[in-house]
Amino acid sequence: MITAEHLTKRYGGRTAVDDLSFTVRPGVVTGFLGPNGAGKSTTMRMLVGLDEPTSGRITVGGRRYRDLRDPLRHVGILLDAGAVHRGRSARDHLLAIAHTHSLPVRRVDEVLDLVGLGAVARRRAGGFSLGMGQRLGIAAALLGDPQVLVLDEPVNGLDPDGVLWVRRTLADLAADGRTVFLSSHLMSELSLIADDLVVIGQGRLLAAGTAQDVIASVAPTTVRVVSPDAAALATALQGADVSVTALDRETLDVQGRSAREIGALAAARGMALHELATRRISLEEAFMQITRDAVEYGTVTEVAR
Ligand SMILES: Nc1ncnc2c1ncn2[C@@H]1O[C@H](COP(=O)(O)OP(=O)(O)OP(=O)(O)O)[C@@H](O)[C@H]1O
Repeated sequence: MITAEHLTKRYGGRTAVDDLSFTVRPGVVTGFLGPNGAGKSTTMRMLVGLDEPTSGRITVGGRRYRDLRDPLRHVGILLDAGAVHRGRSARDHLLAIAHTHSLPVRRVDEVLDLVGLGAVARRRAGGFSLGMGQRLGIAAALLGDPQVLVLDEPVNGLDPDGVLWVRRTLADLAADGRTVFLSSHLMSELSLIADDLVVIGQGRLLAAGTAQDVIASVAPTTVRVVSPDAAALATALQGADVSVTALDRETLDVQGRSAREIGALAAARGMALHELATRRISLEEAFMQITRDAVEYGTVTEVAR
């Protein structure tokens, strides 16, 4: 479990993280989302003790990272997959980490196999493709067999196969009961990977919960109805918890009633329906709506909106 409580970070006059509170639960993959400059990396750096909060705190299992004994056995971190000695082999890179953290050598070979780098373990890491480098970064994060994994942009720049691999690997780790927390500014990638979401903008919490809850919080499900009896149907649907918008003489958008309920009502009153369709916005659209006012460098059209 990761817990942020009123976490705040200021750099001079600039507030990078602003009174941020959220929890990340074990057993699922949680995506940490926000546009560029939202404060994701700063939050992750504070999580792993590379930066000090100005106020508030962020803990792993109730303890601050720097208070953990054997931190690699508790938290696996991938902040920058490019941060390897380019002349060293993949195996030597992991051995160096294992030796400095008193981790057994056999674990190095285990994680190399786990991430599919066993066959190239003795090749120079400097010659690795982006995807192989990302695998090596994940292997390093897994070395201490930690219960919590923190990954900053692990799918950045990966091809679809690479994204699929990261997705499967993280899902398996979460299914094992681990806490998996990964950041991205790309909703399209995270929508394939994350069960839960924490969305921030300009350092502040914008939304948190399951992906479905986050979508529902911005846009309730709408049912599009096309009927020659639209006006009568709109009257029949009226109620305190229902919103009906007439788009033209035959088309209604209804919120607060399911397609099944509307269909049953129409059938009971003998009204013809030509279309009855549930419309949900995608996670991508939800993300755009949630973060619209919080993008640091919007395009001209976004700013003008
Ligand atoms: N060391 C620093 N000194 C001053 N300002 C900083 C520092 N680190 C980050 N910032 C500022 O804090 C804000 C948050 O940056 P951060 O890198 O955490 O965002 P991010 O969500 O990770 O963005 P991206 O998706 O672009 O990586 C930005 O406005 C950034 O310019």
